[in-house]
Amino acid sequence: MGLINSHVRAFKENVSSATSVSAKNLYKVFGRRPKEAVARLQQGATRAELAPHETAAVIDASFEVKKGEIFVVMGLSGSGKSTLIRMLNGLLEPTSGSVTVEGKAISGVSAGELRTVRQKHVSMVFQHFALFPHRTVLDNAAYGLEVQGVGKRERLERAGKVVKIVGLDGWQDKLPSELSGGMQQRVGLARALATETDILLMDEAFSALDPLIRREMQEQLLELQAELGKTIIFITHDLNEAMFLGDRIAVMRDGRIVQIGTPEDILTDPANDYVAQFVQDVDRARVLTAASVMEPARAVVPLTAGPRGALRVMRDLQAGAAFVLGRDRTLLGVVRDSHVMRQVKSNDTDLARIINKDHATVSPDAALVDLFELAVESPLPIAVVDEKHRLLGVIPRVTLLAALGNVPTTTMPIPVIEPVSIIPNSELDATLAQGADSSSTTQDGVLV
Ligand SMILES: Nc1ncnc2c1ncn2[C@@H]1O[C@H](COP(=O)(O)OP(=O)(O)OP(=O)(O)O)[C@@H](O)[C@H]1O
Repeated sequence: MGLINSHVRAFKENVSSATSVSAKNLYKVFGRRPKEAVARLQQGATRAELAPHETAAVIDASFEVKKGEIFVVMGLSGSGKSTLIRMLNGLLEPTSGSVTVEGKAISGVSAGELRTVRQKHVSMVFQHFALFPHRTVLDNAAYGLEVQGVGKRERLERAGKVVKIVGLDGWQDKLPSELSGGMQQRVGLARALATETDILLMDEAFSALDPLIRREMQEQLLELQAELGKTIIFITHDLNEAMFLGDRIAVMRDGRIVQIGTPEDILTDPANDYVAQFVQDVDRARVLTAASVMEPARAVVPLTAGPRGALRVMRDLQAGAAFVLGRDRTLLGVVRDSHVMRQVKSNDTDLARIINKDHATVSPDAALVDLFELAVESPLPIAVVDEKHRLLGVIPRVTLLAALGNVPTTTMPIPVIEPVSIIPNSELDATLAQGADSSSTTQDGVLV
């Protein structure tokens, strides 16, 4: 069985250290006296204390989004997500605080300057698209360019390209009414992509789609992102969606950002009870990776230890099998106790002859959801290997199950490697005692 590649986090290499969007101490208060309300909030007033005259939609939000990052803003309805995103593209002026986009301040600037920043850098994708019913897919996709004043020929050419990118090749001349909901959403995405801005703001963009189409769109967005390297700020109230898409997630509650972290941070180390409650029902299997749950491999023998060395390790660990490593910890495969026993008895010293090379291996990035089948099929823990096939760790079945419950695996005793040896100790001892002067019984590198 080969390496399982998880596409999910493959795009991470795209994230650069340069900042694309930055928000500093952002406040947005609706109501009679917004500035005074901000001063009160700064002195510790809560959102509830300002009601009913003022609504503090966003309170003291600060963060930086890196170029090429997918930054998800997640929270329940009314937590302030839409207000926040609207301040990021200048649709709403902050009551206090500042926003910069690609290094340019967008608060307190003229309408003209703001329009330029928006046209050059930021596109929005909404939940419901205002697609023009009497225009074709191609014309709808070209609309953003039309607004920018791009000539007809160029805009149709650029729109044609993105229509293909979003998977609507062959549908250019159809009307929106001839398209399914998912396809209409793709037209909206094409419209945003056609403008070739670096930043996409997506507000509940997939929330109206049915679950299967929604997942398809999420996957496509990741692929697009990997290909085009856009910076994406994605709003959702769905934690699974946030976890699937986000490089980092900002969790909002009652106008405040209560935690910013990677999906794994949020899942394994929620900042408070609110976040913990949110993550309780998340599909952990899609978020956690092999690297985050693997354990040190115990039943490990270097090839040079030979059959006797292997048998010794298996006896000491009561293991029915062991991983065999070549130079630089390269995983060569697995040996079973009965085969090793036979070799020792027949004085065959070449362990390589009985190595089974078909053992399941995965990359450290593999999502746990991809490991179930392997875990069921494999009698041994799954081996986690790097790109040079070096053994990094193992995932026993119990660990996999524990990781999916809320059980901290680290406080559990390390499970005995499976399968447990069924050869009686006395027989192992007797076999090892025969010709015990053999030099191949080294235990170097046996335990890691
Ligand atoms: N123009 C406005 N005038 C007054 N109050 C507003 C305005 N816009 C938003 N609010 C209030 O600000 C708070 C945050 O709203 P916002 O729409 O940003 O939340 P949200 O997290 O995006 O919720 P949803 O997912 O329901 O859109 C809510 O209490 C909302 O009623």
